[in-house]
Amino acid sequence: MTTTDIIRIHDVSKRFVLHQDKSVKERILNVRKSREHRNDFWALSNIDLTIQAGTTVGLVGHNGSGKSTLLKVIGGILQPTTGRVERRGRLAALLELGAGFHPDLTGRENVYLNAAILGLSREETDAIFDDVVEFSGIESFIETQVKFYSSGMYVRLAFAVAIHVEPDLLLVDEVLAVGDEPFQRKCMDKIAEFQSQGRTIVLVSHSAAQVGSLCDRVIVLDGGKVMHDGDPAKGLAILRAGYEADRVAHEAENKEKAGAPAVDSYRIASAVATPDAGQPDNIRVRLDVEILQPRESWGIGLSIENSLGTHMYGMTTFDRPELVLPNTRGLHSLEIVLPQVRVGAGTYLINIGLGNQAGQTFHRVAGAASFAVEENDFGYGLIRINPEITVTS
Ligand SMILES: Nc1ncnc2c1ncn2[C@@H]1O[C@H](COP(=O)(O)OP(=O)(O)OP(=O)(O)O)[C@@H](O)[C@H]1O
Repeated sequence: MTTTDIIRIHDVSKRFVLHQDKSVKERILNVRKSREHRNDFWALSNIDLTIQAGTTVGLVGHNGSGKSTLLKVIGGILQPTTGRVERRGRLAALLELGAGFHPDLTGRENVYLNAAILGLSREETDAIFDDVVEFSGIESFIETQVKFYSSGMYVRLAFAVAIHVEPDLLLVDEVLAVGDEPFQRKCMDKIAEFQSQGRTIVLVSHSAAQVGSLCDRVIVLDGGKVMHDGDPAKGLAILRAGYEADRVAHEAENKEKAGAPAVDSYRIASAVATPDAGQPDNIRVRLDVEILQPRESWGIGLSIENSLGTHMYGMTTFDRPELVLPNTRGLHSLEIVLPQVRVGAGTYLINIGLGNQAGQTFHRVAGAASFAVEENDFGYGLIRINPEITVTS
């Protein structure tokens, strides 16, 4: 391990043994053969990773891809079946809700217990106690047994402890999604402060926006294997493509089950987005829609997202009741001009869907078109602003 590495994962695999439910008779008959009724399941396969100190790494992937298992293996809560993990520095982990809290102890007692587990002396805990309680915002419940806490209260207290013990490495598993919005914001500010202090964070999150804004490295897991490791925008794009493929497969399966005709009634034949030559802030989306089987009514939905998956804008033609769309068999061309799209430099994807007002989708193409904004006017960020600065006195 070099001095800048804080975690090294060497060829780690994790197997879970799934015991199938057996009847009493089966159990008696198979008492000696019980191993035959096991189903081995590899939640992680041959993972090799090195994480440098000072980085924020996002673990993403579909449900069951192994994110939480990997985080627990990193935290030493689970032992790998094969391979090994090296780790240094003080670790604080926010894993399952309430993990590390003793239900019969009060909030105060749990703060002391947790801090002790994380290596703090009683005096050191005395010194941070008031700040922990203040950050958690649950002063009035601090003498209450935590078994009476709501999930939000658990998270507040656990996060408050984790960040006040000054860990070198913070592991966070989705728990931040539990708190209310002001608390989440407070946590995000604290995470940003951690980053600026050069601490290391590994987080599991289903929020592309959160991962996109926090992480400088994204690891995509699929079936317990690393599918992508590196650039966050690329990682999130791979993840999105996977979700889209799943959605399409699921939709096809549902249609088959419902006995729907194989042919879609409305289809996006092509879509192109181009900035206007003289007015590059105006994005012109040209759309060809093929109507195979006219239905009562139909509409177009359009959304814009940035390369990190942040939803920037969305609309549907149903909000323009005066608009009359063609509804005869054949190919129809439409143009949607999006004026004054003053977004920051980057590449943007346009998702287009066709459907009816009841929410039924006929055809949807994620990333049907894209456009790029080369440069910011002045400053940086998600939107483009050219400020006027004057000295007034
Ligand atoms: N203790 C366990 N015993 C048996 N199987 C387990 C255990 N823990 C996890 N698994 C299985 O391992 C796989 C990976 O689980 P894990 O919780 O790591 O996935 P995840 O990517 O975090 O999923 P999610 O997004 O749903 O939280 C899943 O199929 C899960 O059912």
